[in-house]
Amino acid sequence: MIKVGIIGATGYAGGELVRILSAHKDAQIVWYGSRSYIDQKYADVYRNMFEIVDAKCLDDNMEELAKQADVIFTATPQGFCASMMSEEILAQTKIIDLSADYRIKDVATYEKWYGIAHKSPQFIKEAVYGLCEINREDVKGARLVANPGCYTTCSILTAYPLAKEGIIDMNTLIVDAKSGTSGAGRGAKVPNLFCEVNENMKAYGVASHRHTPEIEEQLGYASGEEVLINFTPHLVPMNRGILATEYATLKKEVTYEEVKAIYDKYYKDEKFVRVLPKDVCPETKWVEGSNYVDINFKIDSRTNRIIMMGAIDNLVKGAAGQAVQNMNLMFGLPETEGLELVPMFP
Ligand SMILES: NC(=O)C1=CN([C@@H]2O[C@H](COP(=O)(O)OP(=O)(O)OC[C@H]3O[C@@H](n4cnc5c(N)ncnc54)[C@H](OP(=O)(O)O)[C@@H]3O)[C@@H](O)[C@H]2O)C=CC1
Ligand SMILES: CC(=O)N[C@@H](CCC(=O)OP(=O)(O)O)C(=O)O
Repeated sequence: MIKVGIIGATGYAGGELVRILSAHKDAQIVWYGSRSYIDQKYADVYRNMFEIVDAKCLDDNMEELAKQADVIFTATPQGFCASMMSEEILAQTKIIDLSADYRIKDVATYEKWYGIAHKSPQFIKEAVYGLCEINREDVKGARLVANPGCYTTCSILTAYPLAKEGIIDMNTLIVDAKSGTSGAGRGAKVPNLFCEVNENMKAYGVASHRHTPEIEEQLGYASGEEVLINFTPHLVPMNRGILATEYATLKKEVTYEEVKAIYDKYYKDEKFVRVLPKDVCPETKWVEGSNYVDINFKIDSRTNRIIMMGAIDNLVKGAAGQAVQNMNLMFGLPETEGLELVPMFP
């Protein structure tokens, strides 16, 4: 049995980790880490866990937790994991960080986009970017995994095969993405109040959202060139889900069958990536509660552009599900263990 500690177990991503890991047959949660609910029963924080989790919340003492757990998930704000990290911790346990602290290889880029100083840049190089479908082999041997962002998981996986095969002009890529409000976390913030979000839609972080350099870096590795994109996120009045619509100019004339063959080359055997039938557009409802990424595309020969679409559940494939997929790889378990979650509907 793998002993698991979760720091930030009382947040939305941490709560989803608890939900998924509670049904994982090879994992046992030994630490429900919190800042605000120390010594309170976890099931009093999340009553969906009544009679499922009996434990009380503990603190965020990562050094102590490292002695007890085989793996620690940090589902905490940006900067926390980096401020705690040490060689001693990594010698005792594995870390899967759900924040952005180790996602971006260039520390100056991280500090510029996140507006904080990185407290342990010495570990950035060894951290593996945990986008399982792309970095599977590296994840298997990792001590420290940087779990990708929610918008980024969706945006990168949707465009990756075409970037890799060089059929789109990467510098024409526009990513227009929408997210449900759970993406903003559980902390009380005025812009996320019911009256602000309900019956409303808005763009935010225009030309400045911190997921931009993460998408650019990963698609840059795929295409082998420097990539600059426009990324515009939107907040929409739903709980979960991300829909990314991506536009790029085609470098040459291609048919539906040729592009479909490219997606199949990369994703045919991927359990969690579903390339939908021709003309079916992904919808967030069809992936809700699951670890699936639904993808499709349409060629617009009139404008010589291709429109790619992807949908995920931000808390599952965009956070906790992908983190558990990474854990499974790191511990040599079947990649799907605990993740055979059938999408819920309606
Ligand atoms: N929500 C999402 O869809 C996604 C989130 N992420 C990332 O996951 C991480 C957590 O996000 P999310 O769950 O949404 O956020 P929440 O605000 O819902 O939860 C934050 C968690 O971190 C704890 N916490 C807050 N401040 C500190 C601190 N200074 N030190 C230690 N612990 C602290 C909180 O504890 P307490 O509540 O007990 O005070 C809570 O458990 C973030 O890095 C986020 O970017 C990544 C992908 C998707
Ligand atoms: C709707 C909403 O506010 N979404 C968050 C998503 C980012 C997130 O959760 O952060 P990481 O994926 O980088 O860890 C945001 O835009 O900041």
